[in-house]
Amino acid sequence: MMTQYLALREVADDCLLFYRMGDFFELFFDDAKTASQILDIALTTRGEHQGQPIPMCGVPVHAAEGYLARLIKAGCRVAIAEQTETPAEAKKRGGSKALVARDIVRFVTAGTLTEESLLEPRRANVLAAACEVRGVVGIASCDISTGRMELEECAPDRLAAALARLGPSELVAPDGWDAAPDGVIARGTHEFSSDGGDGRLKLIHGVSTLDGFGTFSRAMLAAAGGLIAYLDHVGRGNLPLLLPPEARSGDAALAMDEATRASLEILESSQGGRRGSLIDAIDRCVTGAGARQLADDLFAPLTDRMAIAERLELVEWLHGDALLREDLRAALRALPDVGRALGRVVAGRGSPRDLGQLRDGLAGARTTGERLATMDNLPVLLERLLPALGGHAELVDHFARALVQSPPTERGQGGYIASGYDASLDELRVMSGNARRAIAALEAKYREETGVASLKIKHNNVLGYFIEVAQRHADKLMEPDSGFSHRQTMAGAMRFNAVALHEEAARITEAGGHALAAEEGHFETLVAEAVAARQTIARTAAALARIDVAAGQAERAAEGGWSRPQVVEGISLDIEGGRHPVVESALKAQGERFVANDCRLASHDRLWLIGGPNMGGKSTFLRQNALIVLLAQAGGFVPAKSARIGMVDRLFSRVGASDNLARGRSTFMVEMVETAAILAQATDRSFVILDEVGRGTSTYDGLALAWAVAEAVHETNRCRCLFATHYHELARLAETCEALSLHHVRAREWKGDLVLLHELASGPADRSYGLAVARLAGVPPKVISRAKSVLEKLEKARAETGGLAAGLGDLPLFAAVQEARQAPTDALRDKLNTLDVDAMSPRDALEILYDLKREAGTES
Ligand SMILES: Nc1ncnc2c1ncn2[C@@H]1O[C@H](COP(=O)(O)OP(=O)(O)OP(=O)(O)O)[C@@H](O)[C@H]1O
Repeated sequence: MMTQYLALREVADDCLLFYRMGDFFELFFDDAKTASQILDIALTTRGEHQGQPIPMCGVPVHAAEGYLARLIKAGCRVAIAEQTETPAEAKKRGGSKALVARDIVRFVTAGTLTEESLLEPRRANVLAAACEVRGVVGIASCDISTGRMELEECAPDRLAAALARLGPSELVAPDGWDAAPDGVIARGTHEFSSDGGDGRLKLIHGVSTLDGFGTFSRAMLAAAGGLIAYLDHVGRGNLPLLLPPEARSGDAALAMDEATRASLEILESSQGGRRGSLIDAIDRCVTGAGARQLADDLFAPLTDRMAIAERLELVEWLHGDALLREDLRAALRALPDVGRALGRVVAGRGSPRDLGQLRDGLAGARTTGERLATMDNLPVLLERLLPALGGHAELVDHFARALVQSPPTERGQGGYIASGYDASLDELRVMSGNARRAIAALEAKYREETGVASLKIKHNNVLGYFIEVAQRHADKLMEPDSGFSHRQTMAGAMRFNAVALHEEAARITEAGGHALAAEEGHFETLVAEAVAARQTIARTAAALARIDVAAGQAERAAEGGWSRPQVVEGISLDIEGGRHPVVESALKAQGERFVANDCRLASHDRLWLIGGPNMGGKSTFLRQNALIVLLAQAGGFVPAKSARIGMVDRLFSRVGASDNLARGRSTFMVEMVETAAILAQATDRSFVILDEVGRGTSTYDGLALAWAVAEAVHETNRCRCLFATHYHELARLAETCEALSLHHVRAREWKGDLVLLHELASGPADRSYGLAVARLAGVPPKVISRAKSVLEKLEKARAETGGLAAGLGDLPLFAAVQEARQAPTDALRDKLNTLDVDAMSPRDALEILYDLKREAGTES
């Protein structure tokens, strides 16, 4: 057995090996140690290997899914080795001592799950592959639980942002690729070939060219090759559902890097988890597929005005008709997750229940589509989606006839094919039913014959059917001509067989076996039918999800009094009465009111510098405007009275000195790396929010950096920007930067207490109220009064010297400095650069040095 185990262990590579032994999956050696620790199960030993006891632990097969889920969550991958023959077959093959053959039938990995219990219903599960071909990075991604596949390419420095959008559970990349992100699964370089990828895709989709699906570059195809090869490997040659690939162009989506996504807390809050995130505050989808689509939309808002307008039109249509919306959502809520059921069926892991879900989901989709089609003034997007909701009449009808109302998840016991569907199956069932009735009749007959009223016919897995009487009544049955044969003596009872009983029992087993085989045959046919229709079924699932998203957005908008934004060309940003959806919900839960604020940026006033006290609402204001842009371009209503948004190409959000210690960078370093990225990438169509940049270092350094960054954003990037800061000194930038204006969040001190109004007003902040906030926070009065006297001294010194920014009065303009830096004429430098020092004799060198010195003299 050890030889077989070790051979499989070799194939399992770096995965934990689940080795099937009867009703258990056993783990040995280090696997056992790792798994027992993660799963908190007993670690024992079994036998010896090289003189040492072998560590072992095991999980029961019937409960394996739960254990797998925990292992996957803990970052493990698992290889499942099943018995590929029965013990009887093994005996027939190799005698009584033959070992049952086993093989790895599947790898269970985070990115390749399809089981309902292992997946989160409201979240897509993405597997991605990336590789580089001649300086271009190709990325292939898929969600095998629904079959969606996308190919894209980007410059190497945009890989991190692209992956941040996808958020893959697993990423595969060629072995030895220097630029591969951390934590990738390395695979053979030969798997990432564009020809290979092209060939595999054509084969999977049965086409001779991929042109019908889109245009795919070499890098995209190479990544697709790597992705498919990995799927092949983990499924042991059994490929999951893959729909035709879609090409995603980098410009089609509003670009956001990882730091921006994290800081805007789009899908996860900064504490981790969905609670407190944007999606948590706005998701009103009633289906898992809808919630997954919404997450996708929020992670990749659009930059195509027509497409945004189409989504908005549908939301508005549903917003305007509350009754229709309610009906529609009730209908959608009742539907099963068609996409994921299809994923399991195509992956060969489908159950009768999944087929039932396809039947019910597709039938529901058709009814919903028919209902919507009768309405007037259908939005364009809905008109386009409606045909996808129907078109499965034949399949639904067939499945409805073939399957019982609620098919089971297990098919071992049968009973999922409806009666009336197959006459011969019905007959088999009647036969086994008759035999069961015959057995009941036999019991009555035997009671009468023996006069033992308590005689019973029972069944167990070892004996099959048998007759049981109490010990004291057994004598009659033990008589030689009684017609009963003794089988077993129990404490207080005896068990017997009889010829007639044996015959009826054989009839039940035979009919039952044939019935099971017949059901199995029908199951295969139904699965094949669903697999053949996979593309249209997936389209139905996608259409349902899109409608659910729109209805959910409309519902959220109605709940919160949100409005339809206008997304226009140009670089204005005009938000009236904007609110932060997450903060507003949190305040509402405490019975408090959120104060709405306006934001009006335009080409002549594109950089707002925002000051004011701590806790005054600066960060909230910054983020709410970024979120409103994001929501609008994702095609949803926004929490504002009105919003007119000049389309944003890139969105950046930075918070000063946020912690990212996991990456081994200091907080200030992170802040600067992120700021550098903005300065390098923001265009005049971008929108940037900078929250207290520079606060992570000393006052002078911080002020200097904040000053220079604000100037660069104003002069070079020329993007729309909200810049929150505590440095009053920055206000002086308004004197030189014509498109920069000053704003502050209002506060008042009333009877010694600080009152934060959370209201934005124009003009510089008068003071920072830091001590008042500290008092609010409960800093002891003694410390506050000490701080007060220190502050008085500092302020006096500032008044005398002109303060931190005293020397900045004669600072040349940023633009002027830039020009001076670029001054090209430096003859001496040019000359020095042309010298080949190695080829010079000492004498020549001296000569040239004299020349240079002379020249320098004339220049000065
Ligand atoms: N517009 C608003 N209406 C009502 N309450 C608000 C508003 N904005 C912010 N708040 C409340 O004030 C708290 C602090 O807001 P925020 O973090 O935005 O302040 P800040 O000015 O950025 O503070 P700091 O300078 O300390 O970072 C929020 O958690 C929220 O409870």
